[in-house]
Amino acid sequence: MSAASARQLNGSVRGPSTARRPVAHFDDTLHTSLPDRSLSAMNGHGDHLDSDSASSSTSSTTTNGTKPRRPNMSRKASSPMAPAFMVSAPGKVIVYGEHAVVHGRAALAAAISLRSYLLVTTLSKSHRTITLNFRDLGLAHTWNIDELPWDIFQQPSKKKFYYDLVTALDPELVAAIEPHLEGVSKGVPDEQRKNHVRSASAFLYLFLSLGSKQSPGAIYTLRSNIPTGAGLGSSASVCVCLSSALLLQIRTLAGPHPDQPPEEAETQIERINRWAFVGELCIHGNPSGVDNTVAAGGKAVIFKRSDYLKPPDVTFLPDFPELPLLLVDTRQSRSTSTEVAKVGELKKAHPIVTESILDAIDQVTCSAHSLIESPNLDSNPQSTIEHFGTLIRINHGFLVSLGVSHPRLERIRELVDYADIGWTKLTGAGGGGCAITLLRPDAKPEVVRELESKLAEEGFTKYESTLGGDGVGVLYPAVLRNGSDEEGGEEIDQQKFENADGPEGIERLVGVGTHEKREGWKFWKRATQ
Ligand SMILES: Nc1ncnc2c1ncn2[C@@H]1O[C@H](COP(=O)(O)OP(=O)(O)O)[C@@H](O)[C@H]1O
Ligand SMILES: C[C@@](O)(CCOP(=O)(O)O)CC(=O)O
Repeated sequence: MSAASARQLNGSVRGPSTARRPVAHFDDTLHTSLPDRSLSAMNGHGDHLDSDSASSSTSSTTTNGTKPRRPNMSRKASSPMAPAFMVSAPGKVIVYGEHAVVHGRAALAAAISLRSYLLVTTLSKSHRTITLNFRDLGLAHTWNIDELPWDIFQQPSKKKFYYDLVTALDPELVAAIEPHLEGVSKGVPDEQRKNHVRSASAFLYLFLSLGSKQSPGAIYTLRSNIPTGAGLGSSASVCVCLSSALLLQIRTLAGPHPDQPPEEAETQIERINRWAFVGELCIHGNPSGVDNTVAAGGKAVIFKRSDYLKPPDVTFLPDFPELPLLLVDTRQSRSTSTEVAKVGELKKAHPIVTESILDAIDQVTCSAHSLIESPNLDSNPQSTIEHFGTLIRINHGFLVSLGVSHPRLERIRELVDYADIGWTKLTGAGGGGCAITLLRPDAKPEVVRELESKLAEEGFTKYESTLGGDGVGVLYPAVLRNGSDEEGGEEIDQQKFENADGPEGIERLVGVGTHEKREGWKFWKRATQ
């Protein structure tokens, strides 16, 4: 299907937009592995935050109304040698194959233009603290680096390196972290605190695996435009941000830069992806790895992990068609780990039936994959959409059978079916979260508008997004090259980032999902892109 043959509607998720290409060079070259060294030796864009801006996160109030610990601000807190930098990673939609992918079957997923952004402010040598400042959750917590359980993480039998493939969490390492999570968001309501602790555990596990006792103090400030726990891969996007930031800090990533050989870029993406998977293990328990793969590499993929001890099979889909999708959020919260566990239980109770459903979902994904690879993809857009749509309907039916739908998801499907304008399925883990609707090419715009207003009346939220965008990106230093050479660019400091007003404000300030020319941001480009 050509771009022109796929209708684009307001409020829909669209296919790959003309990709932004970084213009300015990122003059960083391949770093050797120096896990003990701080960013301070990196290329000397010597910008620095003043102590107020560096402290603004730690002076913020947590959701329980308590003030987090403030680092000593009598001296300049940020490191004059290590500039603040940002990383960003997208969310994703699973078009076919969620849940089945956890059990070794194929899934088709694509990056969306909603993204997370992480600002890393490295502190000066005298500040021996790391602060997690996760604004969307209201999580602000500071640890003293010297008090963390380095001894056990550095034991030769436990020590992992940035290039290692880690496929399971080490229970002793998990236990060593636990006491350091006890103080996180104390007094915050239980459900909310669980989210905080999940994110904090992912951060600590990665920080302790990749860093060292000599790691510099830093503030990690995260803001995301991806709704949390809505099936759009928010956790994977956060984990890719954390993994890439920590790998950059220990100087184990080359680039990204425009002249980078694709194979080298691929290695960097894989490195980030592997550690993001470890973060996902902390948050989810049993992730397939599809979300972090898409968040790291972007675009669209067919993903399959038959053996959890080996890397997954990932097929990139450069010809992923421009599908006119409507993305609607039930606003019914749920957690991926609960929904994944439900399917695990069903498999135990009804192994033969459940395996057959999972196999059938695999066939749905394979059918979509064959269609995408078919030379006739463009020849009859109407029947191509019908084919994709039928697969969406079938896939949703199987997910209902697995017990991971929700009355609110069924309500969306009912409203779309009444309007007769397309095919709907839940996306992601289900149990709430989002649904995608593939719109019929002949859907009348007024009927779509009427449906959208009905959805809004019933409390559903529609997201605007495009499909198939870039994966992880870096803004190093955190300066947008939007000025002339003499003026330099706009520096993104802690305060500006924290004060950006909602998703629109973040997009306006640093967004790379929808802005076509956002100079300064760089992306690793896969060999196949
Ligand atoms: N903006 C965010 N900031 C920090 N952590 C986040 C954010 N969004 C998601 N998370 C983490 O991811 C978890 C939700 O993950 P999950 O249930 O897999 O939902 P999703 O389908 O969105 O990935 C949260 O409990 C939290 O730990
Ligand atoms: C259900 C599953 O297939 C997708 C979950 O996606 P999300 O976390 O709801 O965005 C789980 C996984 O692949 O790890």
